[in-house]
Amino acid sequence: MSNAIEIDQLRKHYPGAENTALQGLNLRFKKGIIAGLLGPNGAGKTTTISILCGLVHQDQGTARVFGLDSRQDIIEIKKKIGIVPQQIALYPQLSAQENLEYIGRLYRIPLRVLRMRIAFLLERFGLTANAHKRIHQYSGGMKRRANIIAGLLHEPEMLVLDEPTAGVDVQSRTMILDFLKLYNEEGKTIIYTSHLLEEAERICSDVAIIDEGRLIAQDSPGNLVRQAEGCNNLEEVFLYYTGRTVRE
Ligand SMILES: Nc1ncnc2c1ncn2[C@@H]1O[C@H](COP(=O)(O)OP(=O)(O)OP(=O)(O)O)[C@@H](O)[C@H]1O
Repeated sequence: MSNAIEIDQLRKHYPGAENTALQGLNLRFKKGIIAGLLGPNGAGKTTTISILCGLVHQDQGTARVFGLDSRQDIIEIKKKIGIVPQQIALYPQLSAQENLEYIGRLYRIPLRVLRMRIAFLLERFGLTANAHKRIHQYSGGMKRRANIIAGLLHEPEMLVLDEPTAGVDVQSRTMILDFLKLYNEEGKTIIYTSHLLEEAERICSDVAIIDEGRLIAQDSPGNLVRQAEGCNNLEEVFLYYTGRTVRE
């Protein structure tokens, strides 16, 4: 099976920042899997995702998505991946329908096709009845679900999600995770970050733990638990590798 993501010796230091965000990160994720990119606060997860989708440029090293270079082939990459950022990337004063039509047109999706996709996804994420409500009137869970739809409109081969279940209730979380599993069963690759390790353990077939901008461990959750001495679950593995010191 070929790789969806290939990252080699990635380095990034934000101008004026105290710490170096990425210090020679090496990482591979295979096509067609649900992969977890895990790490404590400030480990470099968002920076990694931002480089993969061309929002941030690395100082050194290479990042490839389906063999395409994140610096040279970003237009091609953007057609193949859907990004769901940590922050809600929707206009609060517009309705979900208006936001999604606007975003879909940026992808040049024909309006008739776009409206069908929006209707399908709103239904899938339980938002049909609130399609014409403004986003600022949405609950946290509804905003997260609408934010995910925005990343799916162009039917990407890979979905990259930065903490898609942060701060949502169990019902929204279950709906989101069920969708990710279904999308993956259609052959799509899912890469996601989360601080909820029990959740990652449940849905990921491959987990990479990063800390201080480097890869610390990577394997299936089951193998990681077996290999780390005295650990019974992914949370214990995470503490085993990253320690108990609280991060700034
Ligand atoms: N725009 C920026 N300017 C300066 N420093 C930054 C910027 N973005 C991130 N950093 C720093 O880079 C490092 C990595 O941050 P990053 O957001 O990638 O980590 P993360 O693993 O996503 O963390 P979290 O779990 O808190 O979201 C941190 O030390 C952070 O303070």
